[in-house]
Amino acid sequence: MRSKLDKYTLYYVYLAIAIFVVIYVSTVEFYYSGKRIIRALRNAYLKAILRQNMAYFDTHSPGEISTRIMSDMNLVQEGITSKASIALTAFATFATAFVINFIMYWKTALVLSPTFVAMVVIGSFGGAYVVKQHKIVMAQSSQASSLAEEAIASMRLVSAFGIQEHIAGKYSSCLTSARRPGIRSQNAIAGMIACSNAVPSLVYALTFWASSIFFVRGEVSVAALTTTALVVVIGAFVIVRIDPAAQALSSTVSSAEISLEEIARRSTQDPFASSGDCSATVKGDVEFRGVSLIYPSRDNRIVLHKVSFACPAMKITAILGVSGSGKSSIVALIERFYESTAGKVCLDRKDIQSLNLSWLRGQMALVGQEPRLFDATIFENIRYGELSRREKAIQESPEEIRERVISAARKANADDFITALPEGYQTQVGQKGFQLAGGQRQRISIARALIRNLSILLLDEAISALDSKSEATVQVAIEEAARQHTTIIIAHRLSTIRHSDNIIVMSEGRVAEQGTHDDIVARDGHYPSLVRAQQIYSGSSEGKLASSNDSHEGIEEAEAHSHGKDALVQDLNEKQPPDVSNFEKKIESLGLTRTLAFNVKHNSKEYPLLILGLCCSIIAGLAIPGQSVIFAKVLETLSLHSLRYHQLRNDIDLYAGLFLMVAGVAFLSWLGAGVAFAYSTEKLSHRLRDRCFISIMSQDVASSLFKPCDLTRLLLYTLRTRNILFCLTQI
Ligand SMILES: Nc1ncnc2c1ncn2[C@@H]1O[C@H](COP(=O)(O)OP(=O)(O)OP(=O)(O)O)[C@@H](O)[C@H]1O
Repeated sequence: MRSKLDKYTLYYVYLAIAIFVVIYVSTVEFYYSGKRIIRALRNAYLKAILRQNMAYFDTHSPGEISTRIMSDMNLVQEGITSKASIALTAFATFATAFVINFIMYWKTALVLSPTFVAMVVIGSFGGAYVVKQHKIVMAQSSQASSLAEEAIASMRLVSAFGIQEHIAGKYSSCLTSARRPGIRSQNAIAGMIACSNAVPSLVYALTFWASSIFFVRGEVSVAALTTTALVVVIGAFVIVRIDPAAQALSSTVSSAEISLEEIARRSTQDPFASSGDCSATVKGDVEFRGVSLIYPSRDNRIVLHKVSFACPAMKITAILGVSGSGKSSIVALIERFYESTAGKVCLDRKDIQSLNLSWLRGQMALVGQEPRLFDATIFENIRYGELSRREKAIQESPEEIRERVISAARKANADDFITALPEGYQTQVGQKGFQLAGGQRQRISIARALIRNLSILLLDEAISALDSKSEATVQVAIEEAARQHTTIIIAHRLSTIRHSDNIIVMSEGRVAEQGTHDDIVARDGHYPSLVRAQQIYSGSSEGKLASSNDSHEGIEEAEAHSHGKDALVQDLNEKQPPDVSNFEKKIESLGLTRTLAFNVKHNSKEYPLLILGLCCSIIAGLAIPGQSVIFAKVLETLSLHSLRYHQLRNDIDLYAGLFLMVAGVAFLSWLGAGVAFAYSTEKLSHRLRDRCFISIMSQDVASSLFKPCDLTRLLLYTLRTRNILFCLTQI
């Protein structure tokens, strides 16, 4: 007996080693493959998004794209790293249990089969329900996150309009809509956990009751009987894990499918495509030949009607017209952001459709209506203008690069204000450049355009935010640049327009007039009325500048305004931004006890529920040792002599009844703990996110020095409280 026991003990050791090795290998493999696949998927997805045409971005919000990159890809990663291995392991366990059960004794296996069926049904329906509710929670939460992200990114606007309360209310109502399905899914999970914890006792009751009958008849041994009981318990237990894992895997597949569809989506304007002509040296003649445009996102409206005009090379062409007349649409067509629905846009008499897109865009620089800067230094922002072409081609010394950046800044009249900043060209401009004044942002974006070795300069109301003095200087820079480039400028200011060689007046998507300033003034059409409106709109300083350039009154007024802005920026720069990293450290260093105390404090309204949950947890914990005691008693009874089989049957019936009772208690206590904790967890999570958001909304404007992503991360921190309480349930 000793030697046999030794042998089997050794088998256990071998088994333990084998289990350790295979689980280690499978976890590591799945983990690394998951990470690698997700990295590749994220890269491919971002690249696919970057190659889409503008029409795509008209119908897909940035929030949607970032949610896909973050949440959906996380789901895919989780599916690959953990759910796939869980589902496979659980399926293998279940199949083995089923086979062993039939090998041991088929009659007992048949009696126990309904347990498997019941668990499969509970697992599949419960799992499907959980996934369904979870999807609703995800949709509502991502709506709340987009709202939070948008509000935090536009803190100045929110503060200026005083709509913090309104936004906080909207955020809270999104969270409330997410709470109900959240509680429903947690309750369903609690039900499934309760079932899986009641199953072992139920199976023991059924196995021992049925097997004792076959045992008394001498059809089955004690060993086969206990093996069957243990195997069925293990098999029934894992079924509950297969279904949620399989459901998660199917969500993984569907998330991956959506991402793969986007990756496979071919763009008509793919900047990464190598097709198209790109050999020509560019002179810079731009011509519109009967061009019409309908935006894909609003296909019931013709924005441009058979527009024809020419912008001669090395000359300044000004486009003007009332708002909505189609000026920016013309620029969008030259950049090939959209495709014309009829007619041709030509560069040096070649249809731009036949040219390589990235090369074509490389010939131009665009300064848009809203000067957008990247969250980097001024130096890096100006350098972005030439990165697409130079980085690949030429290796230059830092001094050469620096000289070019400074020269571009000088051309855009930006060098003076940059060097006056404490950190000069190394000044961080903040999110979207908000740490600079509007005019300063515009000058930097002009410098970013001028640093390019370009043929066509597109200015879409690019100098509208400049004060009169800066505008006059930038105007000189543009005129100089125009000698080397074709310049197309959309402007409202007369002072900008009157220096142009060619003027195109747009009206309701059509070219109303074109010619030089003097030509079209003489025609007495749209232009003079626009000029008059312009003079009224611009006020005295602009009018004076237009008629006599040496008036200083308006310039001084504008300068004072500009200095005021600069002083504010200086002020903001001097204020040390709140140290987010410290704040994060503070959160991290709260420690388990203080975090728990914090959670308990914020959960005070749910004390009765929490106490109920705790009591249920303790009772649930007692069930397992109770089960073991009865199990030992059963084994003792099974060793009774054949003469006392009558007593054996009676005792086994009693123990089967006790097992049934334990199953009932386990089910109720696990359910009670799960539901109580689910409810209070959701409440706590909602309350914390709400409070965190309100406190962010009530910060002063200087808080916008926090990066929005840091603030949204703070909101995510509050989500972790959910996990803490979930862990509590497990403890
Ligand atoms: N991406 C778009 N999708 C759908 N319609 C658009 C889009 N962009 C512009 N439009 C519409 O096209 C028309 C012309 O717009 P566009 O921006 O070219 O006018 P604009 O003359 O430049 O105006 P503003 O001077 O105010 O900038 C407008 O009616 C506008 O609503």
